[in-house]
Amino acid sequence: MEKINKSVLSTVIKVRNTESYKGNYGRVLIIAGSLPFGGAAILSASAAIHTGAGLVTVATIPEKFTALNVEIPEAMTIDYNKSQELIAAIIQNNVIVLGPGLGTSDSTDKIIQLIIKYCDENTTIIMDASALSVVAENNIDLTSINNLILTPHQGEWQRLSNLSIPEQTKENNLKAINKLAPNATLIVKKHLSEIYYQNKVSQIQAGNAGMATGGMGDTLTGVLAGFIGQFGNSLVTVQTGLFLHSYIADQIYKSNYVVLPSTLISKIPKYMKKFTSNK
Ligand SMILES: NC(=O)C1=CN([C@@H]2O[C@H](COP(=O)(O)OP(=O)(O)OC[C@H]3O[C@@H](n4cnc5c(N)ncnc54)[C@H](O)[C@@H]3O)[C@@H](O)[C@H]2O)[C@@H](O)CC1
Ligand SMILES: Nc1ncnc2c1ncn2[C@@H]1O[C@H](COP(=O)(O)OP(=O)(O)O)[C@@H](O)[C@H]1O
Ligand SMILES: [Mg+2]
Repeated sequence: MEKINKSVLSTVIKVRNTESYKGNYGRVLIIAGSLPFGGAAILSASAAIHTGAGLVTVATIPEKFTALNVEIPEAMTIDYNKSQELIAAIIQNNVIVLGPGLGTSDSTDKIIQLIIKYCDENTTIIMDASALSVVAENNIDLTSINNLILTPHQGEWQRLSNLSIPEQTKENNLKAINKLAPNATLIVKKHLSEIYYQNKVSQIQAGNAGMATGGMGDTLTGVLAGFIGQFGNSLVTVQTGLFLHSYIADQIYKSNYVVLPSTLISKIPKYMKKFTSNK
């Protein structure tokens, strides 16, 4: 199993071209949030923006627009229950995060069906949280999505794979993802999270128990979206985003008892600058 450490950071994070503009750094759509879970949408979007995504749109419920606009004025907002607006956004964006705080109602199933029908083959879909629970519950076929990243924690992976946590070995996880979505990238989130892609397994060598706080996975979706929007969807890009998230958490944990997602997010630009490669 490949071990991912600090050296991965400067292989992916590149200095910005002087002549570039926001359109060069990814158009990210975050479909997230519901009445009880508005914070998940804010954390995901804020993480994407702090990671450097060029343009971020949040599809959520109108009740959360004001909170979003106040917390993150950089993000645009649309209503995910307005199908025509959502379809237009699915077509226009090149990275889509689907699931943080969405809840498991029928509207989540409907949104997943729209993604399957309208997303472009070059668009990357990052599926997390409630979207994964609905895929498991309704047995939704994901094989038609060309660029798919699944980010379950062990409980969500149990629902998707039918593997209990002790059964989630490297071999069993590989078999399960090959059956569920053979072209997808799977991140099983836990202490020392693992990445499964094309029969290869890698593991990050960072992360701590201070991260065991609500919203930390929602934050990861935004980091991954920001990385893919800027550096493209590849295994090393995913490894770098996943590693950076835990690496920053480790720096905060040295002098803090708990690592708040919003604290981690505020430090992303500084650490990306520190690990920027000039090549
Ligand atoms: N501020 C917010 O708006 C927040 C919204 N959240 C949203 O709340 C919804 C429910 O997500 P949850 O993950 O809380 O609940 P879930 O019910 O989906 O998953 C938790 C279950 O998984 C089990 N489990 C096993 N291994 C685990 C592991 N390594 N990590 C976590 N759970 C593990 C737990 O025992 C529990 O039974 C999601 O849509 C999520 O995005 C949460 O992210 C918390 C913060
Ligand atoms: N003990 C731990 N050690 C290392 N990383 C952890 C630990 N606990 C949680 N994490 C990390 O925090 C994140 C939690 O994700 P998740 O459970 O989806 O959170 P949420 O849904 O509340 O946003 C994952 O990236 C996971 O790897
Ligand atoms: Mg989660």
